Amino acid sequence: MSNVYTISELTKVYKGNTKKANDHISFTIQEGEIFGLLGPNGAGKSTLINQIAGLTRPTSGSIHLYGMEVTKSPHIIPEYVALQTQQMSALRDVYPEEALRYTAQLRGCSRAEARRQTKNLIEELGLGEFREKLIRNLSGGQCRLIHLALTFVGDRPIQIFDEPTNDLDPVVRLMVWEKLFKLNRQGKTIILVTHNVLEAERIIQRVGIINHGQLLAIGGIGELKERVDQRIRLELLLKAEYVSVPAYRDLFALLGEVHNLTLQHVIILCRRDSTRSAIDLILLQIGIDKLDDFRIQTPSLEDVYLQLGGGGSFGS
Ligand SMILES: Nc1ncnc2c1ncn2[C@@H]1O[C@H](COP(=O)(O)OP(=O)(O)OP(=O)(O)O)[C@@H](O)[C@H]1O
Repeated sequence: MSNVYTISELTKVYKGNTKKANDHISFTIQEGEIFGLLGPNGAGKSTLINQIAGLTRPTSGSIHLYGMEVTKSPHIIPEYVALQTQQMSALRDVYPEEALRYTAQLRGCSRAEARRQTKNLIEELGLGEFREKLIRNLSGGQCRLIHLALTFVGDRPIQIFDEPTNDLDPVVRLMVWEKLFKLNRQGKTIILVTHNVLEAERIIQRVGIINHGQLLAIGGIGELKERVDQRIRLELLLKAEYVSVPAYRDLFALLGEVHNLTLQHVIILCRRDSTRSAIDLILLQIGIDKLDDFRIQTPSLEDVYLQLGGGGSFGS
């Protein structure tokens, strides 16, 4: 796989600030991958993608897009890259259909092609029901969908998304993850920032974890999972009318490291080789009828994020 972006020692200090919003960040983004950037609020994620999309000028360091230095050739970015930002776009006093058509034409589509792509996106994303409203009068979620459509239109090979699923209901979120996955299968390179780690895990292939402006970890999801606590997480929700966690304190302590969340809710970190016997003991001594929920989880991308991203390790 070839690199689309090569980022070297990228540093950003905003005017009037002493703290570095990005601090000597170096990594590459490969052609055709879905790359996720995770990190807590204020970590420097938006700053990073705004720089790679040419909206913010780095203080130092370099960004190469297909081998070209973007600060020296800024015109190459709109040719290859579309960005969905967290901010409202300038296109607020137009109807969604007009915004899509204008954007497609600005990205070089003919009138007919712009109309075709606009029609398809309106159908695919279910935008038809609010096509009669000016963008400024749409709800937060409707606006987010329009901004996503504005990123998709014009078929750029690199598409960057800053929190693509914020403000969206669960059904629409699922549709958006599927759309990003579909775009990737069509060959697009997808770069995204998200706090929705559990959902994003289904599509992200490689991930970078950033905090305090620094890149703390980067790698394939499987690779990073191997670096975190390998214990199995048994999560139990006991039925309040029958039982509570203290009644089983001794049993839980025998099974592994116990984290009481509430009187009804407990998490036990259990060694892999004793998972089977732990499950048997739970079912035998408590019984399935007294459980509202029982989950068995291997390390997830969320664990990776929490343990490698400075969010504090579960059970450490
Ligand atoms: N335009 C700006 N001027 C000055 N400081 C800024 C500006 N934009 C961001 N910052 C600061 O830079 C740091 C990184 O912000 P950034 O928006 O990149 O974080 P983030 O990881 O995207 O956060 P969030 O998840 O909350 O969106 C923060 O301390 C923020 O206050």
